[in-house]
Amino acid sequence: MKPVIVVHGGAGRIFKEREEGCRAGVVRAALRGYRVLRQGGAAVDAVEEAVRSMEDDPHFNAGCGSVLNEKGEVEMDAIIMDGKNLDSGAVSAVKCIANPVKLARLVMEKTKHMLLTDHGAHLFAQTMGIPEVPGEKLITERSRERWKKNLEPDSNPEEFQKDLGTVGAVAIDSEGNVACATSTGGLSNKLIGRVGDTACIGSGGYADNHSGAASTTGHGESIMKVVLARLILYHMEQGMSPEIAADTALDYMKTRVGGLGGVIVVNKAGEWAARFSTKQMSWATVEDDNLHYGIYAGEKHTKSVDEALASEREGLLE
Ligand SMILES: NC(=O)C[C@H](N)C(=O)O
Repeated sequence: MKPVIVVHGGAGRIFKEREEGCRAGVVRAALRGYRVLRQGGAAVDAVEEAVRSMEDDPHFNAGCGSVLNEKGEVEMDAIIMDGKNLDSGAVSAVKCIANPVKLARLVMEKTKHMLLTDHGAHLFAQTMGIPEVPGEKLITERSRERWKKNLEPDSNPEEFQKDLGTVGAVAIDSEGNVACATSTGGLSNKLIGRVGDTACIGSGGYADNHSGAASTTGHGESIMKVVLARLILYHMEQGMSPEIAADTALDYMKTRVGGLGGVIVVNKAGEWAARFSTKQMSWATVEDDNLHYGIYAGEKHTKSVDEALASEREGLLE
């Protein structure tokens, strides 16, 4: 089986000044994940590696760069799932750690549970020896500004929610195992304790070797209503290609509950799709040692992996 990885850096509206950073961030993440696959690594390791790379990148709404809750704090959700045995782990409303996806992986591997939240997740992180990061270190100027603007009496929170930036990855490895991972700071100025789609199995992501894997982004409450990731896999089980399954599910979410979002999908044959109903979604994929990436509908740049690695070293993308 030829390995494939697809990543996203969030669906929504990406402001001009963030475009370049988002393109570079998804490309870097896809290359990192692909390196794991090329060395014979497992899909679940590849998606974790790719998502960690975007959690560490302040351009995205995950890890460092997460949006802030109503109290001005970072509270994050993350999930990881292994399509081989349907094992998954998730965390919700976690604070003061750099890589929620790593903690989600530990929930999957070191506990009998699938989702730990808030204080319990924090205690578990301590037990696992995950270093605590001061909350301030995860806050960027951009997220603080947005939080403040949302508190103004004439603010338009809808407008600000559009610049979303959840991150995610799906992959298939050389043994035909699929996996997904998703990580987010959620929605700006959300209520304390709000758990979004990302932490919920079937909504923020799903992976099953029998059909494929999907990771989602967009309006969390809408995604949860239609259980978007599992819905896409259902459509693939009925014979749809990843692209048609993704479009059908996104269309359903739009018409049924008025929600917009984006998804990345890989099926068990290694066919993939990156689709969105929002204006933009940053995405990148590597297959057959070729990198493809884009942000706008219809935008698709292609490069060989070697060329992409060379431009990354020089800090160039275009
Ligand atoms: N940026 C996003 O994709 C937001 C995320 N789905 C949430 O609602 O928490």
